[in-house]
Amino acid sequence: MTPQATLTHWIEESAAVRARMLAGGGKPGLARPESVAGKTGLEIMQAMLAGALPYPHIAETLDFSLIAVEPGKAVFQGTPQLKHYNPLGTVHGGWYATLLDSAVGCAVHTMMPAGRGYTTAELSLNIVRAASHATGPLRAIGMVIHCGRQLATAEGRIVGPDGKLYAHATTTCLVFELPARA
Ligand SMILES: CC(C)(COP(=O)(O)OP(=O)(O)OC[C@H]1O[C@@H](n2cnc3c(N)ncnc32)[C@H](O)[C@@H]1OP(=O)(O)O)[C@@H](O)C(=O)NCCC(=O)NCCSC(=O)Cc1ccccc1
Repeated sequence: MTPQATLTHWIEESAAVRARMLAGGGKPGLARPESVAGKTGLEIMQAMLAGALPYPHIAETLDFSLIAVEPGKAVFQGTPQLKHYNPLGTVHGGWYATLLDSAVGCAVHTMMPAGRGYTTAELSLNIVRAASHATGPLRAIGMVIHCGRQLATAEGRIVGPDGKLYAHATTTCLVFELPARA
C-alpha cells in the first residue's frame, strides 16, 4: 500500500471503530468490577471495542484510541496536536510514552486469563523522530514478547503511514491474581 492509501485506510478504520463503539453505548469511564468479572483480558478489550464497556478517559485527554486487539497484540491510533506540546514547541515526550505504555500494556492484557491482572513495572522509551501537529495520525503497535506467571514483557513502535519510526519502547509488567471482590 502507498503511504496515502495507508493513511486513508487508517482514517476510515479509526472512524469505523469509533462509530461501532458509540453505537454499542461506549463512552469514557471506568468499568464496574461486575462488568469485567469472569472475562479474560482479550474479552475485556473486545468488549471495549464493541462499546459494551467504557473506554478510559486518557484516550480523550491525549487523543488516541484503541483500534484492534488480538492475542498478544494491541494497536492504537493517535494524532499529535498543539495541546500535546511541551514548552520547547514539540510534542511532549509523555505523549509518545503514554501511547506506547497503552499499546504494550494492552498487548499484555490480551494474554491475561480471567482473574489475572497486570501493571506496568518498567517502561523504556526511545523517541527517534519528532512528530508535530502537522504530522497526522500515527499508530502504536504493541506485541508481547514473554508472558509468564509473574512477569510479562512486550515491545512497541509508533509509526507513520509511510512506515517511518517515531518511537519504540519495551515494558516489563507485573502479573498478579486480581483480589476477590466482596
Ligand atoms: C533529532 C533527534 C534527537 C536525533 O536524530 P537522529 O537519531 O540522529 O536521526 P536522523 O539523523 O535519522 O534524523 C531523523 C529525523 O530527525 C531530523 N533531525 C535530525 N537531527 C535534527 C536536529 N538537530 N534538529 C532538527 N531535526 C533533526 C532529521 O531531519 C530526520 O527527519 P527527516 O527524515 O529529515 O524528515 C531525533 O531522534 C528526534 O528528533 N527525536 C525526537 C525527540 C523528541 O521529540 N522528544 C520529545 C520532546 S522532549 C520533551 O517533551 C521533554 C520536555 C518536557 C517538558 C518540558 C521540556 C522538555
